[in-house]
Amino acid sequence: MSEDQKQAALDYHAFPIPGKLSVELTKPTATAKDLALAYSPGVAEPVREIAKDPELAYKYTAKGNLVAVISDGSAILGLGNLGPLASKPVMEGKGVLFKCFAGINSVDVEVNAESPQAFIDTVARIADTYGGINLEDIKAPECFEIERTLIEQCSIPVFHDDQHGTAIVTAAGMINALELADKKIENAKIVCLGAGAAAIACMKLLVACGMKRENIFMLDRKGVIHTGREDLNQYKAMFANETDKRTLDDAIDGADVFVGLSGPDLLSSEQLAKMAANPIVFACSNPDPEIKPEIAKATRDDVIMATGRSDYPNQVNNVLGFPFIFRGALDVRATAINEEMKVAAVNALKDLAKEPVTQEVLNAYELDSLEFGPEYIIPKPMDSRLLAVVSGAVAQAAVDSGVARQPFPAHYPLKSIKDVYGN
Ligand SMILES: NC(=O)C1=CN([C@@H]2O[C@H](COP(=O)(O)OP(=O)(O)OC[C@H]3O[C@@H](n4cnc5c(N)ncnc54)[C@H](OP(=O)(O)O)[C@@H]3O)[C@@H](O)[C@H]2O)C=CC1
Ligand SMILES: CC(=O)C(=O)O
Ligand SMILES: [Mg+2]
Repeated sequence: MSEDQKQAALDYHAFPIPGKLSVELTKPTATAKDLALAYSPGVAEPVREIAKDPELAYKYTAKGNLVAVISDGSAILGLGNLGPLASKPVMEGKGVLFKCFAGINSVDVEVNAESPQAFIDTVARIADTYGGINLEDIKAPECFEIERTLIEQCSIPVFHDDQHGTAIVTAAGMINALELADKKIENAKIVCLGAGAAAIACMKLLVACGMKRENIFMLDRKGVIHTGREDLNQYKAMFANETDKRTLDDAIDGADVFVGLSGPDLLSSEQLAKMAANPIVFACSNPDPEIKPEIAKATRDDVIMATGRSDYPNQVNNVLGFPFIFRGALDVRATAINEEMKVAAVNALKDLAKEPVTQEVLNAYELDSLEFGPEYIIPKPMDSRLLAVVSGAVAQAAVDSGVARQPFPAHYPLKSIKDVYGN
């Protein structure tokens, strides 16, 4: 970003009031009668009801449309482990996206935990307050155990966005990109730079979609993950190949696909030049991708290129996932976000990219036209149809797979966030 853009970003966060979110009232508070209902003595009535039946918290409190965005700040975007407080702008940002795209209220919780167990204990103790928990920017490998344990301990959906949100959007974009590049998923040779939360989850979901595990070459800071390495955790070990490739230079030679979930400027134009014809490059590190689109396009004109950013075509970013996935999960009161719901989200996203682009989207992106093709492999976050199609697909999958505690909502499909309460 230019110095001007950096200052604009700081000013955006600072003025006219600090931060990006505030709390709004949903009930009248103008008179003493109102206060007698909102607080003492009236508030005692829902207290007594919820004490008798905890399910009534969904009726009498904001729980059912409230998600906690929780981080320890150990993997803030691609900026690294900068601690809980520094993660707050990102967590508030996730709250903005929950609200503006899916009408979901959220609170951000930045946890200063001395160990994964301390983090788990903290979250488990406050979980009942919320309708769902979105874990964010927690580094691997700790994130895997944290999520697994919290899913076990909590009766509400717990979802590590950097794993599953990213994987869902990546899989949707990848299926479309492979089609456009005339490549078959089962034959594609893929290089995944990064072996953390996002990378492991993305590669697992791509394998579930038909990619061959042995065609995936995953790299961490020490190079290619191979069977000869003795320093691998169990998650990286799942992707260890029997190969003599050791470096990104070795792995990228002839690769069909590069997925970057690592850090800035790690793929050179020389390395991109060595990829197969019609290469697919998802340089998804935020805010700075593994290779800049300008450099990639200047290196070769047959590349299908995506980044995690809003200011380039093809934004492969979990913003396309978590707001709508939680919307669908909350509205059927799902106990979990399971594989069926994730696959439903992948299909809804990939299919929407093939529908004609609406004028609303063209206006938002200041474009004259846009259609399914190398510059448009995945819907734009500003596409208001995402709310109906992704939330609807996720809710239906929750009902069909038996994790919904409420029927498919009568007020679906949602046309706008004004409809989320169904009245
Ligand atoms: N577009 C999107 O929607 C999303 C993008 N991301 C991006 O993915 C990246 C990783 O995030 P996340 O998985 O949550 O973080 P983690 O900390 O869990 O993982 C980071 C991984 O990147 C690897 N890595 C870092 N630097 C290098 C390097 N120089 N060479 C090779 N590998 C490297 C690390 O290697 P090692 O294991 O050796 O430490 C680690 O495996 C970030 O840039 C983030 O912005 C994440 C989520 C969503
Ligand atoms: C987008 C996101 O969640 C990340 O880069 O961490
Ligand atoms: Mg994140």
